Parts: sequence; C-alpha cells; structure tokens
Amino acid sequence: MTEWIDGKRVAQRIRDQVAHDVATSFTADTSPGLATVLVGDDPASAVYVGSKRRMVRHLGMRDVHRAVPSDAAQAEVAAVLDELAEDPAVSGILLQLPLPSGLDAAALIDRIPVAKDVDGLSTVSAGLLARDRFGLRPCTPAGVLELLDAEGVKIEGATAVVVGRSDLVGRPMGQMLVNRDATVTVTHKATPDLPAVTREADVLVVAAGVHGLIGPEHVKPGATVIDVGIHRTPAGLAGDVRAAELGGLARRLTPVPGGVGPMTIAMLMANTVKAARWARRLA
Ligand SMILES: Nc1nc(=O)c2c([nH]1)NC[C@@H]1CN(c3ccc(C(=O)N[C@@H](CCC(=O)O)C(=O)O)cc3)C=[N+]21
Repeated sequence: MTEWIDGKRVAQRIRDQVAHDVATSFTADTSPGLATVLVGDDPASAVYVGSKRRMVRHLGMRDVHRAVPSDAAQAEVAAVLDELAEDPAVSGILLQLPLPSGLDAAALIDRIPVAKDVDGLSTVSAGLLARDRFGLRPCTPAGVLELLDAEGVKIEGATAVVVGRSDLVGRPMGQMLVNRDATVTVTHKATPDLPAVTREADVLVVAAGVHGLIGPEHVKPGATVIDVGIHRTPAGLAGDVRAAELGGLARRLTPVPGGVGPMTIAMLMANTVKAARWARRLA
C-alpha cells in the first residue's frame, strides 16, 4: 500500500520552528523582514503574495510590500529592488514570478544581494548550490528534501530521477540530491524513453508542469514519488502524477494539494530567518 506524505503537517513543524527562532533569537527591532514585490495584477500571484504576507506576520516577522504597476519599465522595478537591498529592516526580498511580459526576470533577480535572496534563484545563489557552499536554497526543492527527511527516506546511495529542469525546481533539485550523495538523472522534454528512466528511480521527483504526465508505467514498485506539479482542473487541483492510477505501486506519494505546496511557503519563512542571521554575521 501507498502511504500519503503529509506536507501540511511537515510545513506546520517548520513554521513552528521559525516562530520559535523569531521569538528567541530576535527582538521587535531586529525581527526578520520579508519584502514581497508584486508587479502587475495577476490574480493568482496576488493570492500567493497575500498568503506569504499573512504567514510572515503570523510568525512574528516584519511584512514589507511593494506593488508595482504592470506597465512599469525594467528600470523602475530595478529601482524598487535596489531600495529594498539597502534597507536594513529587510532581511529577504521576494520578486513574485511570473513577471509581465517585457521585463527580464533573470536580470532583476540578479540585482537582489545574495544574502537577501530568499527565493535562492539568483545566479550567485545557484553557483553556491552547485558548489555545495553556504547559501539560500530555492524553496520548493528545499521543501522536497525536508519532506524526504521527515519520512526517513534514504537519499545517500539512492537512485533519484528528477523530471524537469526548470531554474525554479528541476535544476536545483538535481543538485541538492547530488549534494546529498544520490545518483541523479535529470530528464526533460528531449528524454527519449522517459518511463524507462523513471522506472529506475527509488526517489522520483516530478516537476514537469504537465498535468497527468506520470502514470503507473513510470514508477518502480516501492518508489517514493514527489509530485511538484499543480494544475487547476474542472475537477479541482491536480498534479503531474496520475495518483489514482498508481494503485499500490509507490511506497510513498505526495498529494496535490497538501504535499509540496505548503512546504514551499514554509521554506520561504525559514529562508527569511536564515537571511536575517546571515545579515547579522555580515554586519
Ligand atoms: N518568486 C516566486 N517564488 C515562488 O516560490 C513562487 C513564485 N514566485 N510564483 C508562483 C509559484 C507557485 N508557488 C506556490 C506556493 C505555494 C503553493 C501552495 O501552498 N499550494 C497549496 C494549494 C494552494 C491552493 O489552494 O491554490 C497546496 O499545494 O496544498 C503553491 C504554489 C510559489 N511560487
């Protein structure tokens, strides 16, 4: 039988730890601050940013927010980021993605100082990860590792397959698993025989962004399957994995919703505390 991995429970534990760290390591004047930058009026992005801001306040941290009009030029967004970069009350800066077309997201992300890059998406943060050095890690793959550790899944020596090579999830996920001594394959659209590759995986992380891509033909019996996909369908939220078709094939599986999603926000909170501690060391 397959055991569901409860992301909500693990995320709650991370958030409890963050609230404890905020209360014991900081004062009201020094408490970690997260700045969210929302460009434009995409409703889904507004909802995500709203839930991040509520969580920040709930955990006793400082909420800083900048709303930028959708027709803002690259230089205007850059100026907002530069101001937040200088602000000592801001420990971390999150530029909500996707940006309106015409803006160069990669260039804007790279204006964020590495010690404030709580999304872990800048080129410098990616380099620190590639070298397995101290730094802020992208929230979603960091959350996946927390889930695997919470479930007692052995990563060292495991065969891990990541489906998808996005900057946000797939690439950093592959590197984080390599850093933990898994044998890792990262697949993508040009992988000729995807089921043959994924069927080798003890740990299968699916971050393709393709609804229902993964079925029973992709899964090794006894595998741990992590579904990073999230899609709004007429039947409700669903992932990249056709969970109902897997039968008892997987040993463990994350649900959508209630799996990786809640972990992403929890790790953002944890990264904000880590950034505040990093700033203190730099001061
Ligand atoms: N700079 C940036 N950093 C991000 O980390 C980032 C972003 N931009 N843009 C959008 C994506 C998406 N994302 C999610 C976070 C939480 C849930 C989440 O909590 N999902 C719930 C369900 C929520 C619902 O009901 O819609 C769950 O899976 O249980 C999902 C998706 C972060 N992103």
